[in-house]
Amino acid sequence: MFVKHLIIKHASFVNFTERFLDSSGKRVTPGSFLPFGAGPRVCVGESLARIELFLFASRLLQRFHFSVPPGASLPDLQGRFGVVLQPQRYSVRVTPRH
Ligand code: HEM
Repeated sequence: MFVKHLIIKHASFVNFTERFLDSSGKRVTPGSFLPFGAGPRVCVGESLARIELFLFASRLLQRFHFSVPPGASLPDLQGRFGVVLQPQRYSVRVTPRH
């Protein structure tokens, strides 16, 4: 119960469409964004993980084109609350780039 309250309290100021930009377009990191934890037990692999994620994502974007399938709608940007914030179900068409 407390965890759910905490998540919703923190999520209430997160704008899911521009979550890392303030109203003037300046980059900000919400205090609730802690994918690697915080404090003395913070993830020791954070630097490696960030490099891997950058390489993984950039490789996908280099090799494939991502689009909305015909007849499908854009993904709903409202997250689903749980142990972690999850995206709603959505469809994406992935085609190789030439
Ligand atoms: C996207 C990738 C990753 C995510 C989201 C992630 C996230 C986390 C989180 C949330 C914790 C707990 C922090 C806490 O208790 O406050 C953690 C701990 C830890 N992570 Fe990661 N991690 C990732 C990748 C890695 C990698 C690549 C390594 C090692 C090469 C690693 C090694 C560790 C270790 C050893 C701990 C325990 C630290 C401790 O308790 O002192 N993680 N990680």
